Amino acid sequence: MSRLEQTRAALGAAGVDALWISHPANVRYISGFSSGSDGKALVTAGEAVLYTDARYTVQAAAESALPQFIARPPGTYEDAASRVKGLRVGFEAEHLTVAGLEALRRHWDAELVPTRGVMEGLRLIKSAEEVALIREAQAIADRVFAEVRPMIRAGVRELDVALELEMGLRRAGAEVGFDVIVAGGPRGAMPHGVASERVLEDGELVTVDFGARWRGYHSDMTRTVAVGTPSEEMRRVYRAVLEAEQAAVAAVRPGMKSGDLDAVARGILEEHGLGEAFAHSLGHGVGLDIHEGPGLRMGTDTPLEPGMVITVEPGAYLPGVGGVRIEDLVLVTDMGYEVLSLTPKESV
Ligand SMILES: CSCC[C@H](N)C(=O)N1CCC[C@H]1C(=O)O
Repeated sequence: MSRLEQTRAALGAAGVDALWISHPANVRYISGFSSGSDGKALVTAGEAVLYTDARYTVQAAAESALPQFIARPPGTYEDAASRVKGLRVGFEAEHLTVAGLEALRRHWDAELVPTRGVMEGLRLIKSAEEVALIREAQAIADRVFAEVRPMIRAGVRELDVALELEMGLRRAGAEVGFDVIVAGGPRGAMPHGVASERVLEDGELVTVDFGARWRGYHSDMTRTVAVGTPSEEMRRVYRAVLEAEQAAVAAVRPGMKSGDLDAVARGILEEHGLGEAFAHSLGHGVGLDIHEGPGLRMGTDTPLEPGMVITVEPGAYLPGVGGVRIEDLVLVTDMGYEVLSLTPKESV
């Protein structure tokens, strides 16, 4: 089934006749238009249209699989009004702004129905083409990390490490997938410790978490590396996180509940007295968004399925002391899993 056919089937399941798509990744998914943040899409039983403005006339014509209507609001809403008259139209409750909803209400003679996760549900399982793009994004990130690894040493600012990673990604033709995390010493206790002006010191662990975006698709990987010889306490934490990460990766298989995978890593960290220090969920899906389904959280029962691309990223964060996170990007396969992130994990 094409993406459009799948979307129409999902509309039926969501109890709506049409869907107004406003989340940029969803607009891109259904249309192929790469400036999804300046576009919207409407899917009804008989029509599907990409709405964007005249800055994108040429680009949209080149990229979009859907016919385009070029206008700015209110022209956009006025055109769509004729297509949705009298219909039950779903909107993306998690993405449409209040102002956006008010505009739809003003312009449309239609029943507006909040929906959640309609397009995201379709995006959970990646096609072979999507997997190839994610694989390439990760291969770029692996190459760039290998180039930059030698400069992660005492006396270098976190920001300069991040800058080198960013330049490496850009040179390779990729985009920077998200703000690069480089968190050394006590800053390692911040799971989202984006690179700062702090200078790395001897005896520290440094958490580096970054990703490429390649033709819209993300990679995501974390390595924690040592600068000199860290304390025995932090080396113990590193080994515990590595054990948890490797066990969770080895447990990936289709049919496993996402919450049970989280439990594998969490159980090991608890045995090491680090349960409280593991302050977030085990991982998430990766694709057109850096964070997408399935969420690998305690208590979630979404079964893993072949074609899902997930992160496995346990961490332990000790305020005032430091932190460790180790993350791989993993494809769920028919037989189990394939690790897409090939950067070696160092012994500490
Ligand atoms: C802002 S993107 C962060 C990417 C990172 N790999 C990541 O997903 N996480 C780091 C801490 C936990 C996890 C998260 O849930 O944000």
